[in-house]
Amino acid sequence: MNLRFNRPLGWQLGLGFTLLAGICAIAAGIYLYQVRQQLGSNYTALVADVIRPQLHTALLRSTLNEFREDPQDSELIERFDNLLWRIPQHIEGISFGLSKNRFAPAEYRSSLNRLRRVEEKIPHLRQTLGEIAAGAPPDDLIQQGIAIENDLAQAYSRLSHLLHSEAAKQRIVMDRLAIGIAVLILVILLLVGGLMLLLMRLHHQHKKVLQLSLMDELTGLGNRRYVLNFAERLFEQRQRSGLPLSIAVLDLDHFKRVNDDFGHPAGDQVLKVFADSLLDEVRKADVVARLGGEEFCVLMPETDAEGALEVVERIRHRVATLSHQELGVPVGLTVSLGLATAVNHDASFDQLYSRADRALYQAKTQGRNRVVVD
Ligand SMILES: Nc1nc2c(ncn2[C@@H]2O[C@H](COP(=O)(O)OP(=O)(O)OP(=O)(O)O)[C@@H](O)[C@H]2O)c(=O)[nH]1
Repeated sequence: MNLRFNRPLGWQLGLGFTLLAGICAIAAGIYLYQVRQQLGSNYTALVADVIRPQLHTALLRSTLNEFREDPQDSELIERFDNLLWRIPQHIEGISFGLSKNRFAPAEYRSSLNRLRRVEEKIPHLRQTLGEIAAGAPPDDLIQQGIAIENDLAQAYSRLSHLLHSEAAKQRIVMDRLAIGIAVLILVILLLVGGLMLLLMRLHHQHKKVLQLSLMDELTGLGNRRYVLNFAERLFEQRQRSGLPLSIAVLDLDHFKRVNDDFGHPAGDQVLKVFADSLLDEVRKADVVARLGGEEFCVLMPETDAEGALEVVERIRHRVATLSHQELGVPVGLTVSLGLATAVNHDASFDQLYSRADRALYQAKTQGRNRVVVD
């Protein structure tokens, strides 16, 4: 016989909460990890934006040197023009990268201003370059170029210095963030684990209390309350499905004599042996309970009168043939049984039970050790 319990609502809520907390912890961890990665990759892109154009300074210097030697070289003029076209683009890229990464504007403003001034000077330089192509001397161009090269060199070097110190700070922040994430996840998982353990314990205790309130301590069978819970449910099911439901009420014969002759503990032992025999003789779906004293009952769902009679006769026979060794007392044991099967005019389980109880009374009055069917 299986005692069945519904999971209490608190347990389901607790389980839902711990699952939710676990999912939130994992989601927060993933989010923070992604933020960390994003910060790292944004910074890497910005460093590349600053380091790449530093080459422009060197290129500018070498191109100017070449101009000194051959200012009319058309291929050199084209290369120079191309370089002057690229410098403002990179300056825009750096400006955008700095604003996107939200670096403190004050620290970068002077370098950015210097780069903006370079941007403003470049159209004039390109105009001078056009005049050289038309045969003008390169002196003015070289002078302007040197000024721009100086500005670029200073701005880039200042920027890369600032970015590297920013990188050192960011690395510390990122490392702390990573430790923070790990600690947060650990704490949440510990809390979730602790809560789970607590809930499991509570659930276990709740189950135990329920079991105690529904179980007969001596025999381990369900008690009267337990069988009534089941019976109401089975009776309603039967009314819907139309399948038969039988009940047998059993009472040991002259059990008082066992107690009187061999003592109460021996009587208890006999009751246990009797309960085990009952369980042996019924199906798993049947419900066996001790109603009190030496009175028991067996509920047999989906069992008609004929099938039920077979079961109770088997029980009666088994009890009557229990050996002295099995019983622990040198006395024979018999049982009287009243059997009833639900019919359509049974309006409630109580009515069905009363019929079985009446049949039991008849079994007793007719001489005991027998089955009477109502
Ligand atoms: N050992 C033991 N005895 C119990 C327990 N519960 C009830 N009894 C005893 O069971 C006996 C029942 O006696 P009666 O009601 O006279 O019934 P009976 O002697 O079986 O006689 P009939 O039912 O008429 O055949 C009493 O002596 C109770 O004390 C129990 O848990 N353990």
